[in-house]
Amino acid sequence: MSDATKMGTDNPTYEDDGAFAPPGILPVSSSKLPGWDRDFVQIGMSESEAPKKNAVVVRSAYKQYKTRQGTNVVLHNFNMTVKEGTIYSLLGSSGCGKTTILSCCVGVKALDSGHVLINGAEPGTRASGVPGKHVGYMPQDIALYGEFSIREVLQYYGRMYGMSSSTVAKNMDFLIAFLALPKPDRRIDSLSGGQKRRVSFAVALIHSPKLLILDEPTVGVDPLLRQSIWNHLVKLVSTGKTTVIITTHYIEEARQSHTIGLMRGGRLLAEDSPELLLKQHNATLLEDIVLKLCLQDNCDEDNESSSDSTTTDGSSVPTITLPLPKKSRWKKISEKERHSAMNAFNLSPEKEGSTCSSTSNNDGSVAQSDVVINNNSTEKLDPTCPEQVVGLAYTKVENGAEGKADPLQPCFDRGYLSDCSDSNDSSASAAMRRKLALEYSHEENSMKTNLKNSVKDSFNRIYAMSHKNIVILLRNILLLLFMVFVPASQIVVICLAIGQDPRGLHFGVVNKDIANSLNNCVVPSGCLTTDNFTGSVSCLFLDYLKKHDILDLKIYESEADAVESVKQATDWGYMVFPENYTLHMRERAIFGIHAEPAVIYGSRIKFRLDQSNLQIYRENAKLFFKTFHEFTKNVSEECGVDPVQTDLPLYVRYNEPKIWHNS
Ligand SMILES: Nc1ncnc2c1ncn2[C@@H]1O[C@H](COP(=O)(O)OP(=O)(O)OP(=O)(O)O)[C@@H](O)[C@H]1O
Repeated sequence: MSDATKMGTDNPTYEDDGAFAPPGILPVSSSKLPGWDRDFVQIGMSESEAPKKNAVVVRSAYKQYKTRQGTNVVLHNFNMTVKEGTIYSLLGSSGCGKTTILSCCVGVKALDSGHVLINGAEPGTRASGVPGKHVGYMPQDIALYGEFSIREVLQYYGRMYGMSSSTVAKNMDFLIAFLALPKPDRRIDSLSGGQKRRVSFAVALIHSPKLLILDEPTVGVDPLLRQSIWNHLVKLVSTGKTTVIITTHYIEEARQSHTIGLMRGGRLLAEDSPELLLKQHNATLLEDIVLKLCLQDNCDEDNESSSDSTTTDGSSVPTITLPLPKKSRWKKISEKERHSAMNAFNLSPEKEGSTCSSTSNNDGSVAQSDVVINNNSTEKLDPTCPEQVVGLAYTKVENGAEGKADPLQPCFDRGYLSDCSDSNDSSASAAMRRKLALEYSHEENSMKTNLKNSVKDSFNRIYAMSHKNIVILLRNILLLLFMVFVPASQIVVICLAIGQDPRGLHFGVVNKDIANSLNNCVVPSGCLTTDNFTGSVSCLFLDYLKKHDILDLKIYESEADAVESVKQATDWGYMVFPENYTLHMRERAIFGIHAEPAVIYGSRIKFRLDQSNLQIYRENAKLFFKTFHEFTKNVSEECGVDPVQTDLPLYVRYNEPKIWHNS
């Protein structure tokens, strides 16, 4: 054993002999622990050692799922109290809501109404430590990365919780041996269902959390391993620092827990230590008690009695604020079935009758009966015991003294009890609540420390997740190619399609200025006002257009032919030079504003553009204005005239620096 472990470190480690060593605690060899099926581990603590804080408190929990078939009420006025440093076994038939309440405790699901408090605060708040490294959750469904090996999964979660590599390695070695896992290099997706569940269990344990929430960890596990798992859990909680909530279908193994919560139809039927339950029901097997309480519950249903349940202090907890639905989903067994079950478990009809003695009082509370199995109401309340704070609050409502509101509601609503002060409560209750708040608030840190921890946690998570994503990507070459090449090809396609000017657009030309314009088009040069000017101005304009390399010009003999080719989607439009265009252009250049109207009309080029594609329509319109501008500018300069005089009375700055919106 290392010195560090003996002295206690921040990160507890598992020792080679299978013992667990929380900070400052010397580990005990697991081989020294008796097996649960031969000699149940004695986990009872003396009163002086008993933990004072509630690690988890659930009150008046209500949850329903909406399905196509209707509404399924899963939790129904559910109450649960889990003390710190204990094992709490949640028992109940399949579908009674165990997983749902555990999901609410870890913040994966939210209650429709009621309260869950972890370490005195609602899940999701920093004070509760959930989610985070203080909680280890083993869900019922496997949620592991199939591409990872066992080692990588454990390392991933270790990084997530900010553990050092050496601590992860040490704990991993222990867990692999302890849970009889396959070789650490085996990939998760090559493991059997049971092996995956054990890896999931190891994940929940790797960081030695203060709160372990395990949803059926022993399903499909070899009896010997099941025994060691329980021994290990017992050892973990024996330090008083770790709390375990566990669900199981193997009722008898729950004997090793400190508290058993028996669920049925979304409610808690009983909550007490196994020893007390066995004693009070005069039973030797927990199975008998489960059956008895279920039968009792059916009787209660028959009698349409109150839907109240019990808290740890044994007092009944009446429905307080919730508009609770009827228990319509509970299956009723026939009289015959009931009697044969009674006989099978050696329960006399008299006893059976007595289980039905629970009755409702007028105020809605439950009268005392044997279903209320742990009635401590005569005990004097201890102001230092937070367990009883809750009990007092509920007792007060039960007595009908202060109406039907939950006295703890204002405190819970703020998410953290230490914020609470309620002047309406009795002074005893308020004092005890303050005491409770104080007990939790000792873990509060300064803002600076909180910020530092938060940054550190975030960094750990980002690092772990980045590492995970890289590994997953490298293991999935197809995914990698897809992730790299799809965006790259998208960008290329977008640039090709949108990012460039269109090229080679077919465009018709009807040039009435010259006969046989295709062959006779001579591009003139020189000033068009001089006598020695030869050639056609229309050819000059077409020459400017061709320079832009956008249009692929095609000569038509008539306008009708050009129109037809646009309609046939062969061309994107056409232009028409009127007859004597060159002559009219020259006269217009010579006479300027004094030119005859016929000259002005005769010097206009007609454009008709296809409008099926607005983008191309706009590009072409822009091209013509731009070309005409260049054309007039150059022609004017040839003649020694200021281009402004011949230009359109528009000042469009195509070639100058662009201007943008500020925002
Ligand atoms: N997301 C959901 N939508 C609708 N119904 C759900 C959903 N999740 C659970 N349920 C239903 O809620 C009820 C309680 O489910 P839950 O998983 O909490 O039961 P359980 O006690 O954990 O059962 P088991 O022991 O079989 O795991 C079941 O009837 C289930 O069908």
